[in-house]
Amino acid sequence: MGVLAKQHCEACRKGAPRVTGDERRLLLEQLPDWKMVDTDGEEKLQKVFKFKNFAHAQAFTNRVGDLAEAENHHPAVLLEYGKVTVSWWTHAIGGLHRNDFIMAAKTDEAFIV
Ligand SMILES: C[C@H](O)[C@H](O)[C@H]1CNC2=NC(N)=NC(=O)C2=N1
Repeated sequence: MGVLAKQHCEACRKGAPRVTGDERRLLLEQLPDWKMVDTDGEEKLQKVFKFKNFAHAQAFTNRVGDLAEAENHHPAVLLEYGKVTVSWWTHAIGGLHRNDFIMAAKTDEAFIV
């Protein structure tokens, strides 16, 4: 398991620091195929995971949900046939916190085809 995936989230609070600049670049380098997207004026980390059928995609969605509950940090997840789109951002700050990069790394670890 990578270093980032072993870390844990801190409590989300208004005023927590957004991840910017070099720190953001270095974190993104550890997260293959995760893209920065901007929806409704909020930056998010997003990745599409592919599966051979709905059941595998659903099982992955549940693993991500369990991770979210364990860390008290929650994603948006779009479950489709053979495909799951996961988006991470921090609602409390309307953008990206280090927690989101940690959760993206944990999400990658939960991806077992
Ligand atoms: C009270 C509780 O800690 C908060 O509502 C948490 C829950 N999960 C969360 N998840 C995410 N992604 N962002 C948050 O700001 C957030 N806040």
